[in-house]
Amino acid sequence: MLTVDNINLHYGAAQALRGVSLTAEMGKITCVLGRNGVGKSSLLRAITGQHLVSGGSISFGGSALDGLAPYARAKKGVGYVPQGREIFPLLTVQENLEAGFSPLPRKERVIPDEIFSLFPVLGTMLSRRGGDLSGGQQQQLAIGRAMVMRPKILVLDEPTEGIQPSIIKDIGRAIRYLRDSTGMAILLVEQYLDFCRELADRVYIMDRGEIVHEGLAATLDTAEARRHLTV
Ligand SMILES: Nc1ncnc2c1ncn2[C@@H]1O[C@H](COP(=O)(O)OP(=O)(O)OP(=O)(O)O)[C@@H](O)[C@H]1O
Repeated sequence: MLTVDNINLHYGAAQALRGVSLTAEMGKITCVLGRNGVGKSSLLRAITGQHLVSGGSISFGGSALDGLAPYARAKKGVGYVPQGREIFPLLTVQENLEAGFSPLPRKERVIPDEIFSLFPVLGTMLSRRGGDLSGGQQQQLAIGRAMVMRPKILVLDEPTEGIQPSIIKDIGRAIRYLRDSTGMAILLVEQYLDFCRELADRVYIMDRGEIVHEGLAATLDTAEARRHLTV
């Protein structure tokens, strides 16, 4: 289980997270909903070690992640699909997937076949450059790259952003498959309420750097959620 306990995060004098606490259980999909600028990406940056927190602590599987570099967190099983995908545009699809090898020992450096079962398009485009793929294909590639390291928790930053509905369905199916087949924890941040409600087991809502609601997705008050999602 991932446990985020009362974290604060600052950019200079500006505070982006205020006493944020949440948990993401193994074998469950946890979704953090919130509109632009409320701190969702900052939360994921804190978890993955891209930005250090200024208070509180984060642990995964009972071991503290505090102070560890992103690379060390990846080695502990934290896989990250960043906002905007961050595909290497000049590397091929194959090379982008192989970029996920870095936290793995040499003998485990193989691309799992299930990536191509989940996202067949990647198998047909292995020698194409990442930058030539559509936004949806790049999102699938970014998820595939994170899967290569066989994470124990997958952290996704707005996986539906700018993506057409048919690919959003594929991505939802893939996330559900990963939860059910591997028992990994999945934490995603989103603005897309319906996607989150259909997919998630547990939902948190963030507003202005704070968690303002938490509960089961099945009992989410959609009117209340929408109120926090509209400006
Ligand atoms: N590198 C940075 N330097 C200064 N302020 C930042 C930086 N990154 C984010 N912020 C500010 O921190 C706050 C939270 O931003 P964050 O990106 O975490 O929000 P978000 O909910 O992920 O929004 P979005 O959906 O637009 O990415 C915002 O006010 C933002 O302007």
